[in-house]
Amino acid sequence: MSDTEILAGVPGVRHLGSGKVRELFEVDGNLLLVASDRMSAYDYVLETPIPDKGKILTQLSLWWFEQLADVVPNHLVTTDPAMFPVELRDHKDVLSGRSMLCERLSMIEIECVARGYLTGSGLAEYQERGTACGVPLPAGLVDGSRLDYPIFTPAAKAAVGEHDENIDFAETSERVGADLAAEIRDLTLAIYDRAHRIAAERGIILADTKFEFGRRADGTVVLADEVLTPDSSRFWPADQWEPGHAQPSYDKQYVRDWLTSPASGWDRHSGEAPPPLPDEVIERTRARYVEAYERLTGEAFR
Ligand SMILES: CCOC(=O)Cn1cc(-c2ncnc(N)c2C#N)cn1
Repeated sequence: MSDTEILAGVPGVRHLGSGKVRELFEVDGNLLLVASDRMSAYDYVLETPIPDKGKILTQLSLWWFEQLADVVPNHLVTTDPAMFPVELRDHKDVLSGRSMLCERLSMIEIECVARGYLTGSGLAEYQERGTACGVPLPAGLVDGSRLDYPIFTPAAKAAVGEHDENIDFAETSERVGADLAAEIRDLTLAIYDRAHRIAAERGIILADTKFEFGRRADGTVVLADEVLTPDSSRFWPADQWEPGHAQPSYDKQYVRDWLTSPASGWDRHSGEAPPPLPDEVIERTRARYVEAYERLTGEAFR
């Protein structure tokens, strides 16, 4: 029986949805965000879980919420299962460390992306038009170039499994109103600035990251979702940063390298799902998640 089925069977718990790697439940008017051990690569959810990934990324989000508490309020209510409704406390194996009980917000349907470096979809638009989400950029930039200043590159949320659609600030204002668009832009850049500095002090480049915000009934804009994890962000080892080619991903590189090597027997352009990962790749990938957590937080993962 899957975690989702276990939890969905608990009285008072309603399964609201599944993301690529997370599950969302309603519990007594709050939200329960459960991070699975699933990993995605090349737009596929891999069939092989990475042990503890959900717990590591949830604990990392919690640490970032603390680092950012003076910059923006967040949606966290608690992670202590003893504070969860009594029916959930027996599912510690499911919940322990990988779940957050959160305020239920009115979500702002914009993926708020901050980029301090040019890569991914930002690079693709730049190579075509010299802009990123309509923001003009200097000539001569390459994959991995650091931008003169971080930029806000919003996207319209896509259905699960689809790519988000990059939109410009004018479109964002059309969708959510000019004042709110300015507020989420400013918050996104302020959070990125703080997080980039904290990560850089620890030898890690935060190249870009995606935030989601929601609003309370009183209109307060609140940081939601998971934050500043390897699933929502690009983290690069600073000592390997070399503009001009794709940078090594802190967490996914072993998986990508194996999947694109002859050893996997897989063709990423075949339309077929990737094969199961070998134990060594699983273990090394878990170790990278643990290393990212320990380098950023300075705390041992337990
Ligand atoms: C199934 C996985 O999908 C998501 O986690 C994205 N998502 C988040 C919400 C949300 N809705 C109200 N309040 C919140 N605090 C949140 C949060 N976080 C909805 N979808």
